[in-house]
Amino acid sequence: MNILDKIVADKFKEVALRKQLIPASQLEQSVLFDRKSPSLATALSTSNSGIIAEHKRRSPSKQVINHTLNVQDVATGYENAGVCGMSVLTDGKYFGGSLDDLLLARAVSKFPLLRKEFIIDEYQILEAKAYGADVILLIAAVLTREEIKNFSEFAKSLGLDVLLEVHNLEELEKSIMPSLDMLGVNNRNLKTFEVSLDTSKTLSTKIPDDFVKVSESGISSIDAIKELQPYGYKGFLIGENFMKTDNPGASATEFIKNL
Ligand SMILES: O=C(O)c1ccccc1NCC(=O)[C@H](O)[C@H](O)COP(=O)(O)O
Repeated sequence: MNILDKIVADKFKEVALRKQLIPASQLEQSVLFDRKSPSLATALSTSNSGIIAEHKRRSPSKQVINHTLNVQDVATGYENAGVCGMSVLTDGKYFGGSLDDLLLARAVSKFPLLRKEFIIDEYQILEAKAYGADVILLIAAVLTREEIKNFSEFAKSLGLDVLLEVHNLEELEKSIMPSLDMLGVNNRNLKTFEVSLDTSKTLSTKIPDDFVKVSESGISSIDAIKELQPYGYKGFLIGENFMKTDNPGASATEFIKNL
């Protein structure tokens, strides 16, 4: 069992409980449900930096990254830095996040927010919308092609963008479909936790041009971005590199200034 299998096994239990606590019909009554979501895919296509900055307290690969920051300060800092959007990890057990983090970030920002979650049920997409997300992540490694189709079409029907994440060619080939906006290549090997930008480079030619290409994980320098841009990447998801500092917004500002 790799870490993703463990996270997903826990997620099934968690979602079953959440559904009992807050029925889907109640989520649909959220004041945020009718809000028009800005598109992250559009922001990335039209930006020079392409940075998606993440809020990440801890992770299976690094344990504690930053437990002292206030999510609203982080969101404000990232938005002021001019990043294209913010990824908010909402998993509690492995990443120390929550849906409240998403709601709090939403309350102080207008830029696109990605609910970074391990989605295995349509209910979590309703939660994403109800708590102020504009984008959902679907992970090909844990979903069938039919689930990817159903979940992405459902997200689109709510006005959300969809970022589909892959780790290899097999996952990419099974996932390509018109209801996706962005294709993300995760550079982190979930068995060893090693990161290699070669994963993004190798898969880049296999991603059709209709999708915005996003490179995820292990990006910690301007050089990495410059290395990936010629492969057609428009989006760069950066977590630890900003969150390990005392002021992620200031770090993102400095990073973008030097791009
Ligand atoms: O970050 C982990 O250790 C991890 C382990 C298992 C599943 C997912 C994991 N991370 C989620 C992410 O995709 C990253 O948080 C994101 O790409 C940012 O990565 P980084 O810039 O390396 O913090």
